[in-house]
Amino acid sequence: MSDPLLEISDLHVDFNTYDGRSKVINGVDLHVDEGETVAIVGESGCGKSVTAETIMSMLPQPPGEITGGELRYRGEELLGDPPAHKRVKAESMGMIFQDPMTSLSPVFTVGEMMRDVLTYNGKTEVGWLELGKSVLGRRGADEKAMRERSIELLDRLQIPDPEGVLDRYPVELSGGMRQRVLIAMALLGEPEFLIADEPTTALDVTVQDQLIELLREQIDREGLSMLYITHNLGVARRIADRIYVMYAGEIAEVGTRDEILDEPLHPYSRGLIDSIPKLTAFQREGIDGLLPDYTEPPQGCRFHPRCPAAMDGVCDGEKPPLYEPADGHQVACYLYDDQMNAQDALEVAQTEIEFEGGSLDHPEVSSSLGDETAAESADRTEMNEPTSGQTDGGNR
Ligand SMILES: Nc1ncnc2c1ncn2[C@@H]1O[C@H](COP(=O)(O)OP(=O)(O)OP(=O)(O)O)[C@@H](O)[C@H]1O
Ligand code: NI
Repeated sequence: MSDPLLEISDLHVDFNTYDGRSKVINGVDLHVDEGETVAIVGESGCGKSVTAETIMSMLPQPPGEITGGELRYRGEELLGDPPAHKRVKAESMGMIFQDPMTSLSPVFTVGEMMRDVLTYNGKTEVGWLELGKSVLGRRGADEKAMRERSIELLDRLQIPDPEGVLDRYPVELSGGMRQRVLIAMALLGEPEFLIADEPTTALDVTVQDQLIELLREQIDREGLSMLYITHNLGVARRIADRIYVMYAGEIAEVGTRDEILDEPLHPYSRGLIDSIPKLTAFQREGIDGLLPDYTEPPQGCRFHPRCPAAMDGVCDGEKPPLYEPADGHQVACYLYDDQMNAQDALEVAQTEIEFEGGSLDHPEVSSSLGDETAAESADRTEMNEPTSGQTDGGNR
């Protein structure tokens, strides 16, 4: 196996809060191989964004504090070397904040923002625009090249009238168009690794589908690697090669998309998947309870207080190790052991883990698994996507 592009090992992140020291990220291991798209899935508050912020060198410190672990990019350790981290981020990483209203400035036009990205994206080597070296005396030429590059990207993201859009302010665009602009901006710096962090607010299904489709196309076209953060397993199913299921700052399970969705082993993964409403059945099972208090997390497996298969004296002892019943399919749960193969493990999962039709406390994980077709949700799109600008017409 080749070395991963990005590798996190045994990451620990604490926060100092008024209530005490909050031990949020507790020994996370994660990697993204070259050309791979990996999703992190978990309910609100489980530590997805903190993980993303750590990777992007954007963790607010204080109150955050990285108390252990490593982050390697192409083998280079970055957590202990902030300048290297900043350089790698500028040269190789792109971020899509999927909350356009907070991440796009209201006072600049799309064109101005894209130009800023191109001017300040921190490439240390002279790129296709010979940025940085040649601003003096060549401003006009650079402006033109930047504008052309921006238009090309907006066009690739199927934004109608890209030239017109450059002169617009974010508020003049619909939600879907703003999202596309954000993706275009993330691609401007020619990253090789993208990280996308979805907000918990549900986006309209059709708009979301289109964005995922577009993102997928760009990823494939450029051969990019991506870490996609979502609370929605349906979205993960559409975009990810592999899925990490995160619970309370720990990785509960990791496997290929199909392993996680079709043969989940961890009780939490099974609960998440059960809690997704099926279109044909209104009755749903779910996971009772809430995420633990990070200032006093449960001993042992952090999920054990909510787990229907918890074993007294076992799960409340030591943190469970990662068992690997199939190559690359790992699960942090004492129901399994090193002797089990994939078949045995699945049998255990099916016989030992039974959720009693409990309620689902986290509505955001209940989004569609993706069974709903675009047509079925088209009516809602009309109502939900604001279209205050004129630039949103005609391309659907
Ligand atoms: N700036 C901060 N100060 C204090 N605690 C924080 C801070 N940021 C995050 N946390 C703690 O870390 C936990 C995980 O937060 P994080 O934003 O990573 O969750 P998430 O999985 O991204 O959730 P969501 O799906 O809602 O975005 C929070 O519940 C909170 O306790
Ligand atoms: Ni988040």
